Amino acid sequence: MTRVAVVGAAGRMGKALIEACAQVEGLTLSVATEHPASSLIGADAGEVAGIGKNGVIIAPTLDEAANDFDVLIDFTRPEPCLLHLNWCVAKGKKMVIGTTGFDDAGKAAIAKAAQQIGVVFAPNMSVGVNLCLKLLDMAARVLGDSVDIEIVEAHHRHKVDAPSGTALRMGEVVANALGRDLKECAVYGREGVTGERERQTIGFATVRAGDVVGDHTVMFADIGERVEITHKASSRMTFAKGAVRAAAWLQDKNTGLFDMQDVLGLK
Ligand SMILES: NC(=O)C1=CN([C@@H]2O[C@H](COP(=O)(O)OP(=O)(O)OC[C@H]3O[C@@H](n4cnc5c(N)ncnc54)[C@H](O)[C@@H]3O)[C@@H](O)[C@H]2O)C=CC1
Ligand SMILES: O=C(O)C1=N[C@H](C(=O)O)C[C@H](O)C1
Repeated sequence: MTRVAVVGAAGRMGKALIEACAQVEGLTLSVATEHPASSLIGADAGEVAGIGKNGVIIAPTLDEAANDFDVLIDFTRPEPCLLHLNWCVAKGKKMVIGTTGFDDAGKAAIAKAAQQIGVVFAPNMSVGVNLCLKLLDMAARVLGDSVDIEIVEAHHRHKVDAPSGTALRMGEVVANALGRDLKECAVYGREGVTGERERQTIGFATVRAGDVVGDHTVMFADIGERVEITHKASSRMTFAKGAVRAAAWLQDKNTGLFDMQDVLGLK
C-alpha cells in the first residue's frame, strides 16, 4: 500500500488528488497540508474535497508527518514546491511534482534532488497529453522545416503562469525533433508591426478565460494544408489519476528523475 501526502489539499488539483486517492486501489491518502494561513487548516481533507469525511486532517506543515507517508504529491506553486523538495530530500521521501512555472534554477534544483530521491516531474499527467507528445515528435520529423509551427493554449482565469508548462514541453519536443533550441527559436506573443514570420521560429499564444480546464493545439502549417494536434481536458481528474498512478509507480524507485513518459512506458 502506497501512503500518499497531498500538499495544497484545498487547491483545484489538491481536491481532485484527494478524490483520486479514494478511487485508486493500492494507495491511500495519509497526510494533507495547506498554506499555514489557510482557513481550512484543521478541516477534514475528504470533506474539503467534497467526497465525505476521510479522517485526514489538513495540517499547516509536513513537520509532524515524516513517518506517515511514502510519496508526496505537489501541485502548488514553484516556491512552496521547492521547500517541499528540500524537506523530502532531508527525510528521504519520494515526490511527484505537477507544479508548473519553474525557472531554470528551480528545474536544476529538482534534477539535483533526484540524485537523492525518486522524482516524477511532469507538466501534464494526462495519458492523452503524453500520447500527443509522441505524436508531435513524429509530426515534426515528417513535416520538417517546411511548415510554420504555432502552439495555442487556453486555461481558466485563475492560472498564474504562461505559457502553460504543457505548451512549453510541446515546444521542446517539437524543437528537439527538428534540431532547434527552444530558447533560441520561441516567440511568445506578437504585437504591432512584427514583420513577416521568421520561418524557423515556434510561436506561442495564450488564452485565459472562464473555467477552461486546459486546451492545447500545435499547428504545423504549410502552403495548401496544415496539420493540427489538439488535446482538450474537460476534468482535472485526468491529471489527478495520472499523478496518483505516478506515485504508485515511484514506490520501487529510490533515486532518479522521471516524467510521465516513463510512468506510462512511452519511452
Ligand atoms: N502536471 C499537471 O498535470 C497539472 C499541473 N497543474 C499545476 O498545478 C499547480 C496548481 O494548480 P491549481 O491546483 O489549479 O492551483 P490552486 O491555486 O488551486 O492550488 C494551489 C494550492 O497550493 C496551496 N499552497 C500554497 N502554498 C502552500 C504551502 N506552503 N503548503 C501547502 N499548500 C500550499 C494554495 O493555498 C492552494 O490551495 C499549478 O502550477 C498548475 O499549473 C495543474 C493541473 C495539472
Ligand atoms: O494550471 C492548470 O490548470 C494546468 N496546468 C498545467 C500546465 O501548465 O500545463 C497542465 C494543465 O493544462 C492544467
